[in-house]
Amino acid sequence: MEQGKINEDKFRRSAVSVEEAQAKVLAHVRPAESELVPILEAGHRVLASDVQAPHPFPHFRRSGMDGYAIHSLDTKGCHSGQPVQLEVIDEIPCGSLPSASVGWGTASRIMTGAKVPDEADAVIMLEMTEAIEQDGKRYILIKREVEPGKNITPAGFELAEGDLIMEKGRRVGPGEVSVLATFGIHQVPVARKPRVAVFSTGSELLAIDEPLQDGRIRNSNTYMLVHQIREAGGEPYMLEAIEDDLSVARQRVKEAFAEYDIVITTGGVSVGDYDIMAELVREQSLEMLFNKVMMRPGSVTTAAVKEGKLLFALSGNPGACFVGCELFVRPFIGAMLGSREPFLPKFQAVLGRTYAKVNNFTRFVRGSLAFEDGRLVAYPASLDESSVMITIKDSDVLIVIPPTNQGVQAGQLVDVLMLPGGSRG
Ligand SMILES: Nc1nc2c(c(=O)[nH]1)N[C@H]1C(S)=C(S)[C@@H](COP(=O)(O)OP(=O)(O)OC[C@H]3O[C@@H](n4cnc5c(N)ncnc54)[C@H](O)[C@@H]3O)O[C@H]1N2
Ligand code: MOO
Ligand SMILES: [Mg+2]
Repeated sequence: MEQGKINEDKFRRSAVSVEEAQAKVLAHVRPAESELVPILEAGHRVLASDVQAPHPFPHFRRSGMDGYAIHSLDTKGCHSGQPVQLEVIDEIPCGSLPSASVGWGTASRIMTGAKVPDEADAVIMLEMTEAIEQDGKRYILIKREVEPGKNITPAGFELAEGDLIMEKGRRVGPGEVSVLATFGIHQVPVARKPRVAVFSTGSELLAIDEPLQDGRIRNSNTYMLVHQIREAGGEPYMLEAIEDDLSVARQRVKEAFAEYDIVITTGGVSVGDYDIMAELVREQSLEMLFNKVMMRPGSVTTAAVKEGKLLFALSGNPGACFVGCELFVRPFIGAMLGSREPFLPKFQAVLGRTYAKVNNFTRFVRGSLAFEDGRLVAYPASLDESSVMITIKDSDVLIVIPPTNQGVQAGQLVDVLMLPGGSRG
């Protein structure tokens, strides 16, 4: 019998850099539509349009203190030996309008937040006055000069009408909600969350409510991904896990594409006999963007396109799955939402412990952050293998270790990518 070499195409992969892979993915972004949501549901959503101030804020001159609205000139030259006496002619609670005009020699009692009478040019704090009564009339004594403008917030102090307050692409947090509420914007225009299907592949996977069996493990990746997707601004849908069966995978990916904006799978992208996703992305029906990235973990991270929609076939190894999602899925979802900063924020920290592993790919090492002697220090996790699940929960950052044949010494500056939430709770 003739012997021949088996053609194993799947071994031949050309690796792209992380930046190249990100660019390939982002080239397929389709901007999300806009929808209106009630303000109480707008938190963490991304604004779909700019917000301009429909009126100045504050829109009236506001008292900053409980006290008296006065003419500052009335206090000119007064001191403790020669106080000035002003007649109290009105009382202005918050929310009410002045009912008398403040003439020379008079004062209106006023509360914090109330509208200052137009004629008054200063408010003196209650504590700096002495109230007296004479012939049934109320007066105050002032023993110190008051500057014009004192304790008055001018109209438009924070914003003028028409000011651009928040740009499209900004994520809505408590401060943004406060602005929206101030301007009566109770229905907020936000980007519609991309619907993201997630399913796992692997005949070894047990459902999380199944008892353990020898040689099998519970499916943890899809649960982790659901949370990562939600955190990135997507709407995750966890679909039924499948076994390592190529035809089932083909069918399930096809169905998921029909219904969802993005499809994510985990497992089966390496060179093993049952690595079905690696096979699937080579088929005609899909356009493969890459199946090897110059990174660790997650070198086998794979992405493909079908009719403009993205399939992220992430590794089954939990560490690689996590990093693949953060580096590729997160910015893709963020860019669909129109987010101004779709990537994990990057800054520098001092490496807390020597990282000795060598590699010709960039490593994204899970790490925890500390603030020591005025410096940010990043400590690599003790276990950071791609297959290790347990330290994902302890990571504040991904420490970027460039390709090296010597490792990186403690004390050197390294780039770190900030993970959302971090491990500090
Ligand atoms: N001969 C080679 N073997 C491997 C290579 C290689 O280059 N040559 N690459 C290794 C690297 S690097 C990685 S990463 C993994 C990638 O594996 P796959 O993406 O094909 O994933 P699986 O084979 O399906 O599973 C790997 C590992 O992860 C566990 N797993 C899978 N799914 C889940 C899940 N949903 N929840 C929790 N854990 C899961 C699975 O049981 C395996 O232990 O390949 C190396 N091999
Ligand atoms: O793809 Mo693997 O995670 O490089 O370790
Ligand atoms: Mg495999």
